[in-house]
Amino acid sequence: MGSDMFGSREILTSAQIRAVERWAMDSGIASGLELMERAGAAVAGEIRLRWPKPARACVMCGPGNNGGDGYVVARLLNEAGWQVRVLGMDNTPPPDAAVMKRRWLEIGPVEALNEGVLRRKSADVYVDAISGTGLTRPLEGELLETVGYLGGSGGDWGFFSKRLVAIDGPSGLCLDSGRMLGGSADTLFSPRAALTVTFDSPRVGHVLAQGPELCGELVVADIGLNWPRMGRNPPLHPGQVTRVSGPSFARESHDLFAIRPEDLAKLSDGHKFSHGHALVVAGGAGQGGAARLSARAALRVGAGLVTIAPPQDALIEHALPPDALMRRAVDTADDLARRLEDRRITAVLLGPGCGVERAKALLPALLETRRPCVLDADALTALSQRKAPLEGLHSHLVLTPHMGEFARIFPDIAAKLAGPQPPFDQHTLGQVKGEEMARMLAQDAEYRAALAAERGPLYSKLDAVRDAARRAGCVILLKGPDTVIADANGTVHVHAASYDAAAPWLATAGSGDVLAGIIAGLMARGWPAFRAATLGAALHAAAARSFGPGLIADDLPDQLPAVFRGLGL
Ligand SMILES: NC(=O)C1=CN([C@@H]2O[C@H](COP(=O)(O)OP(=O)(O)OC[C@H]3O[C@@H](n4cnc5c(N)ncnc54)[C@H](OP(=O)(O)O)[C@@H]3O)[C@@H](O)[C@H]2O)[C@H](O)CC1
Ligand SMILES: [K+]
Repeated sequence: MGSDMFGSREILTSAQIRAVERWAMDSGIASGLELMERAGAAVAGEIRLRWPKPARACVMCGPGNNGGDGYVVARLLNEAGWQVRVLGMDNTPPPDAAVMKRRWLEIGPVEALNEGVLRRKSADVYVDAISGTGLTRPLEGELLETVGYLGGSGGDWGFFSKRLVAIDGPSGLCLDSGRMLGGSADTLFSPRAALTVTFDSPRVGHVLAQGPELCGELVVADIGLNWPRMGRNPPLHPGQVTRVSGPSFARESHDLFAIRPEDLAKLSDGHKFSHGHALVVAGGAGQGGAARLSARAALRVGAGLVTIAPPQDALIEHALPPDALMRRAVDTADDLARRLEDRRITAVLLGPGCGVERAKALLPALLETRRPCVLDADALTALSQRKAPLEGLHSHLVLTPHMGEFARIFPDIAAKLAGPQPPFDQHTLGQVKGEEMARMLAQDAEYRAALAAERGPLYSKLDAVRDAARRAGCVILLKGPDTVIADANGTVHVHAASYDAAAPWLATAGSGDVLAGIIAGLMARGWPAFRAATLGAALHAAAARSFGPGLIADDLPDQLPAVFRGLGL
C-alpha cells in the first residue's frame, strides 16, 4: 500500500465496509460465503508468500465472521501441507462462519480458545481471527486473557510480534479509531502483529493512533467488492454513514494520500502571472529564521512572488538570499491592513517565529480581510489567548496546530480524545466530579447511541479534528505521524506518514514552518484551503523522503524540485 504514494484511496469506517459488503451481496456481485472464502484465501496466500515452506500454524477463531475467515485460512493452509491447530469458541456463529467452521471440522478438531490451550504448544505462525470490524465492546474474560498473552503478558511479546498475522486487525483494536477498546493509551499487552491483512480498503483504525504500530505491515487485499468509488454514487444509504457525517459518500471518504491527477496538471501550469503572491509575516530581531524557512518553501512550491514582512528594525536580518524574496516592513495592524489592500497578495502566513504578542496584534486586521491564510505556531497561541478564540475565523483559513496547540484552542475536544474512553464503569465515574463527570456521562451516552446505530464506538482523532473544523468554520490540519485534515463541511483526509516512511525525519525543528510555507504557497497559487492543506502535507512528506535520513528543516524546501521531477512535471 505504501508504494502508491501519489494516489488516493478511501479509508472506510467499520460501518462503511459492512455496508459495502451488504451492497455487494445484495447486488449479486458475490455471496457472503464467496467473500469469506476470498478473504481467507487472501490471508493464506500472504502467509505462504512470507513462510514459503509448510510450517505449523495456530489459528485462533472468535465468535463472528472474523473467526469465519480464520476457519478458511486453517483449511487452506492444511491443504497446502501445513500442520494446523485451530482454537475456537463454543458458540453459534453467524451463518457463513458456521459453514466455514463445519468445513474445518471435517478436517480437524477445534480446541478451546483460551490462554492455557494457546500456551500448550508453540507454532511458527499465529493467526488472529478473534475479532475484526464487529468488535463493539472491550474484550473480557478468556478472550481478554488470550489477547493479553499475545500482547506479551506472558513476558515475551517479541515472540508473537514476529509471527502474528491479524485478519482485519489485531483483536481488541477498534478499527474506527486505532485505539484498543477498553485499553489504555500505552497499549501495554496489546497484540502487535507482524502482518495485518484487510479487505478492499484500509479502515480508519489502521492509520490512526496506535493502529500502524499494532498492525505491522498492512496488506489491503482485493476481494472483488467492486463498489463505485470516489465521487460516484455510493452504495451506502445516508443512515449508514452518519458517523462520518455529510450527504454524499465522496465527501465521506478519507483518502490516504493526497496528490491527484488534477493537482499534477495545476502544479505544472507554467503561467507565472497566475502564480499569486504570498505574504509571510516574520517576527522581531533575532526571530527571523522560522519565517524565512516558510518563505523559502512558499517560493519553492511555486508561488509567483513571496514577500517577507518583519518589523522595520528586523528588516536588515532578511537581507541575505534567497534574492527572489521581497522584503517589506510591517509594524502595526494598520501597516498590515494597508499591505493587504494590494489585491495581488493572494495568501498570508502568520505565526512562525512571529511572537505571540505581535501575532495577537496583527490577527484582527488579517482576519478582517478574509484573505486566504495559514495560521501556525505563535498565531495559534495568540488565537487561544483571545477572549473568543474562534471569532472571525472563516473558510479560507488553514490552522496547522500540533496536539499541544490544538488542545489550547479546543480544550474540551482534546480532553475527550485524550481521556478514558467509554463505556465508563462506576469506579471510573466515582473518581471525577462536576464538569468532568458531565462530559464523561455525555460521552458514555454518545457511545451507547453509536452502538445502537451500528457506528464505531470510540472517539478518534478523525472525529476530533472534524468536530474542531466544524466548530471553527475553517480547515484544520492536526500534525502528527497520523496527520488529520478536516474542513468545516466534515470532509476528512488522513495523511498517514506511518505508511510512507518519512515520519521519523519530519520530527525535526522547523519542519512545521516549512509545511506552513508550502500550504501558504499553494494557497497563493489558488488552491482552495482544504486541497492546499492535503497536497501540502503530501509534498512535505515527499520532500523528507527525497532527502532521507540526516534531514534538517532547511533541506526540505530545496527537495521540492526533485519531488516535482519525480512526479513527472
Ligand atoms: N461474509 C462476511 O460478512 C464477510 C466478513 N468478513 C470478516 O468478518 C469480519 C466482521 O465480522 P463480524 O461478524 O461482523 O464481526 P467480528 O467477527 O469482528 O466480531 C463479531 C462477534 O464478536 C462478538 N463481540 C463483539 N465484541 C465482543 C467482545 N468484546 N467480547 C466478545 N465478543 C464480542 C459479537 O457478539 P455480539 O454479542 O456483539 O453480537 C459477534 O459475535 C470482518 O472483520 C472480516 O474479517 C470478511 O471480510 C469477508 C466477508
Ligand atoms: K483479528
